[in-house]
Amino acid sequence: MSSAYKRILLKVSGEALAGDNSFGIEPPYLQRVAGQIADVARSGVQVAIVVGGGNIFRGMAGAADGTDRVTADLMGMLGTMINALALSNAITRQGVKSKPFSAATMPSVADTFTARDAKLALEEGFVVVLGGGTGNPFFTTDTAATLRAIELECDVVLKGTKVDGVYSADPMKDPTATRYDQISYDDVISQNLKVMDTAAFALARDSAMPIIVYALDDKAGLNGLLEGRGRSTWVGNPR
Ligand SMILES: Nc1ncnc2c1ncn2[C@@H]1O[C@H](COP(=O)(O)OP(=O)(O)OP(=O)(O)O)[C@@H](O)[C@H]1O
Ligand SMILES: O=c1ccn([C@@H]2O[C@H](COP(=O)(O)O)[C@@H](O)[C@H]2O)c(=O)[nH]1
Repeated sequence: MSSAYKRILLKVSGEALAGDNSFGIEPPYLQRVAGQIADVARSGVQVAIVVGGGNIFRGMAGAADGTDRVTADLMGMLGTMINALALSNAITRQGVKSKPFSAATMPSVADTFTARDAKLALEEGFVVVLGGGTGNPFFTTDTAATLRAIELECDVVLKGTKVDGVYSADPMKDPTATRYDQISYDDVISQNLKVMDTAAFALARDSAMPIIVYALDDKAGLNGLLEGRGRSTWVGNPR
């Protein structure tokens, strides 16, 4: 396999890890995702991963039920840490070295994230799995993915999710929505297209970090996507 990318940041949707369920982790689905990541790592691409937490807890939902928002977001970030441990372990079971990092300090669970340590691990051939989002409430793991991609000097953010790209409206709600092959940061922000939050797109725009949105269950797999196959939307500066 030949990839145009040396180092990628993959955002793995927490919600997608639940497979056909609405909560938790579906083991066969976790293994499938881990297998695709291991294949890419074996081909020599350095892989950093940020995991979401929608399969466990979203702060907004907790706050709506009366929990204060900061506490609810801490609960959400802990949920992403559970996913990070599960995914890192699943990658290791595929025979590829993987190391989890946490944005919050929890020394008996994982090393605390620093860009320096994560970069060293990438250069040593580890797939690094970054849990805990940005470590701050009121943010999302999409923003964390963009931030970490910039910090780690990745070539691209790949947002692996349940839908196969950016649409004119939420395709889960509007069957007439149409998919873009590519779209600029300015258009995705001004049209308020919610596949990622505005903060994530704005941060990506400021550092000209390209984002590719694709479905984690695309038949082409992650390798295929990096080779230009599969369905996706490219978000970036006009090219
Ligand atoms: N214009 C749009 N184009 C594509 N998807 C959209 C759009 N607007 C909203 N969405 C929704 O955004 C979802 C992806 O973002 P979301 O943050 O909900 O999930 P995720 O990042 O995959 O999961 P998690 O937060 O658990 O990591 C899609 O499943 C889709 O339903
Ligand atoms: O930087 C961050 C990242 C996440 N959170 C909280 O975690 C949940 C789950 O993350 P998703 O991006 O929705 O998958 C999120 O709803 C927040 O509550 C956070 O506070 N800060």
